[in-house]
Amino acid sequence: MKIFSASQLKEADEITIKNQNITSEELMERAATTVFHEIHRRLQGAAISVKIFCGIGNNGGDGLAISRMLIEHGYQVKVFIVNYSEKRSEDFLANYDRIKNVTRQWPELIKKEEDFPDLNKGEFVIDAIFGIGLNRPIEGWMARLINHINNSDAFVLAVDMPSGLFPDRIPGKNDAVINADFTLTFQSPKLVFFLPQTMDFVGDMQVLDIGLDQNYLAETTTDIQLIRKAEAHQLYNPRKKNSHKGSYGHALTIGGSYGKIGSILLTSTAVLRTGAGLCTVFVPKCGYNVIQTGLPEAMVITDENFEMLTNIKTGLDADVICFGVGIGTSEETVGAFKELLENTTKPMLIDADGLNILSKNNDLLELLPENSVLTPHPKELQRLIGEWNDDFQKIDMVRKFCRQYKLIIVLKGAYTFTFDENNMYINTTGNPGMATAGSGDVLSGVITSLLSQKYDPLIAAVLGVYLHGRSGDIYAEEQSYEGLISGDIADNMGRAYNDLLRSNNSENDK
Ligand SMILES: NC(=O)C1=CN([C@@H]2O[C@H](COP(=O)(O)OP(=O)(O)OC[C@H]3O[C@@H](n4cnc5c(N)ncnc54)[C@H](O)[C@@H]3O)[C@@H](O)[C@H]2O)[C@@H](O)CC1
Ligand SMILES: [K+]
Repeated sequence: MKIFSASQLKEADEITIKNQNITSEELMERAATTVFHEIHRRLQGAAISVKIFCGIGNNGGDGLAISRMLIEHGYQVKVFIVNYSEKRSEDFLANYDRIKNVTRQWPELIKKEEDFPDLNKGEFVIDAIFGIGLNRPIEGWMARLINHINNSDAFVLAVDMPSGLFPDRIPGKNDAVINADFTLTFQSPKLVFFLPQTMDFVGDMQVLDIGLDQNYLAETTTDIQLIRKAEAHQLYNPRKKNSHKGSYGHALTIGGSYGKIGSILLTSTAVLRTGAGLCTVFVPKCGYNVIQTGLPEAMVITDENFEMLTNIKTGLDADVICFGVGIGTSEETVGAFKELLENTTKPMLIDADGLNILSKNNDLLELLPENSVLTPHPKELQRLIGEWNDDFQKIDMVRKFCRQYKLIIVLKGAYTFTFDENNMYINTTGNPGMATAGSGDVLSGVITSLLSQKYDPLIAAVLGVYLHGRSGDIYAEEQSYEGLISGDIADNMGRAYNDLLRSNNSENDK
């Protein structure tokens, strides 16, 4: 699913109005109707108190239209206008008149702190103060109103965006932003819904199709995509009946050190569980019995050193090499890595201490084969590319880095982002149970496996991240977040595939 920018969405609105020969008021009515239906579906006419805060732009216009629809369906609604200016938008004004025709009185105006209504536990608050039009921080009594709403125990639903979030930048630390429990957003999720600095304001999120011009949506390109089941499914290559283990490639996983052999065992298990034909594991001598016992399906070659990697000689021409988990950063290992890079031309996957070695030895970056996949968590990324001020700057810096070294970066997080030179893919699967030791090692194995199966490196990264998260989700649905350990993610990969191939794709399916 494409993630459009605010200016693209505004353009889509304008083109829709022209091509469908409707007024902007009619489009607003359509948008408000989709919100009303979602609320009505959930509340089912419940006799709870609904308080709606409307700004004086088009987000406020939506709020007024939603209020009218709720009132017409018998809900107990109190409408407040957050009257910060007299410059009301045309569509706001049209809906302002229409609601008066229904209620026979004007909504209450809020112009100062004394006008704030009490908000109680169990009440339902709708935030329609600002949407994508916010262009400066919310200040003065309006900021205090936002805090008043946040400090209440009411359930808060945001229309299009939580008020106070900008579509294209991070609010300041002390800026007022609505802390929504739920956000119903029009046509396209906004990028800020997925950034670590802003995602917590959004709560649960649902995208509503308001019927914007199909051609515009299909033809307009975006450099950000959301990866859900529908998108992931399109990336999948079915296995051929007429095939053998060689058809799915030979992956070489190199990693581990004394006390950390488990990491490369997890990675290699994931390689085989994700469908690679063959897996050879290269470990220090101390890992031999561990791997042979823990993963009899793999072949093992050992370093001459007992405790760590010092000299990587395999005599293999593997289809892909995964390097770095559990290796430490000793000088001998750095030397071994350098020699490996000098003799490798196929894209590699580098993770964990492999990344830390790259951060301390920038000259090695130049040796990385084109389209290699790096899988840092935020700390590892920071060591690689330096500090950033906010998430938008981070994105710019990662893109520049990908371009400079022709790499693919998988930035792990609550939403994992995959970058290539031009594009960014936001993953939707995964859960807090996966914040557990070794889940990154498993992800490296999953992506390595797809690389060995000849998936294009970018697709291997995007699909691998999706499947890895889905495996964790399926496990957590049956068990719990807490009980999940990373070996479960590897062992459960088959179910993630099964789920991907099941055909009941719906728009909001993960
Ligand atoms: N035809 C359309 O354009 C549609 C618009 N829709 C709604 O319209 C919203 C966008 O509406 P608007 O562009 O009117 O913008 P908003 O309603 O988000 O904001 C209103 C205006 O407030 C001013 N403003 C910005 N920051 C401020 C601040 N900190 N303090 C005081 N004033 C500030 C700006 O001039 C802005 O245009 C969307 O989020 C969506 O909810 C939907 O009805 C769908 C159709
Ligand atoms: K809002």
